[in-house]
Amino acid sequence: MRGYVEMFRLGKTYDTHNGPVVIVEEFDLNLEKGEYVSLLGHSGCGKSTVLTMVAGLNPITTGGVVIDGREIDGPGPDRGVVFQAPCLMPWMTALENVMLGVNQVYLTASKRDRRDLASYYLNLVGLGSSLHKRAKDLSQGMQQRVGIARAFALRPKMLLLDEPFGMLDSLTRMELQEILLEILIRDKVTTVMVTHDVDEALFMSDRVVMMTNGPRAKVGAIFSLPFERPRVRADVLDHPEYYDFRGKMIQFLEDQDHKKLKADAEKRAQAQQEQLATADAT
Ligand SMILES: Nc1ncnc2c1ncn2[C@@H]1O[C@H](COP(=O)(O)OP(=O)(O)OP(=O)(O)O)[C@@H](O)[C@H]1O
Repeated sequence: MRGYVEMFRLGKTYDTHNGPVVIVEEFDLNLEKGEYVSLLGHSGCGKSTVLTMVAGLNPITTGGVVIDGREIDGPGPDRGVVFQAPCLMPWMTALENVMLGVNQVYLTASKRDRRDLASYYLNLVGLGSSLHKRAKDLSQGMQQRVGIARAFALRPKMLLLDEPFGMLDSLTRMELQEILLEILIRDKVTTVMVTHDVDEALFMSDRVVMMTNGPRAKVGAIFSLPFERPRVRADVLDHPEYYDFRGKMIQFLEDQDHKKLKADAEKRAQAQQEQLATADAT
């Protein structure tokens, strides 16, 4: 199957003090245009590694990523990235922070049009009355709103989210999840989100991709969710299959835990045997 976004045999090897370590291997995933896919897996399995490779911020070791028919070879304005903390210029206003990216991408647009575009997305994320506040004077939730507006204002084909709501209180998190979904659906942006939160993945996604534990992490299971769009939180939670999917995802994570414990115990036993054999030989 080919998709709007194709990740084919994607792999990443990091050089470490103990030699090269294969973190992600043969990671295959295709997304349709406008689809929202979450990556879920244990801490350290390689979710951010996959996301940053697709963003072009992390060199790909094997395989590749094709977006709308073009293989990527670095970062580009076709992909907006939102991390857990938005990294704003603290002395600049919300508007100036969004304008930074807009000015670089819309070189031929008039200053007024660029300003209108930045203001438009800041309004959508609820910052219409804080355009001229300095980033350092904004709350964490407001800063994250600026980060989201900054990504959308570049009108990307694809949005890459790395635990975008991880540092927010639960009320702000729910509000921003809903705002984000509204803009995404309207702009038909294809999205990959890394999260640790099963309920967040269930509420936001069309499909949830479960990653196996690393090293050599890959796609372990894919759940296609039946919840309608636009999403209404209460309806999603009331859906007869909600807890069934939730249970399957948690079961997958627990199975990965057990496999890891077993593999760790086998490694320890092997190391002990090797030590004994060395002791016997001397
Ligand atoms: N630059 C690097 N050099 C060496 N090892 C790295 C590097 N970046 C990440 N790693 C290792 O790769 C593995 C995967 O890291 P990654 O951040 O992709 O995992 P993750 O699933 O996103 O984790 P978390 O859920 O905790 O954010 C980890 O063991 C990490 O220590």
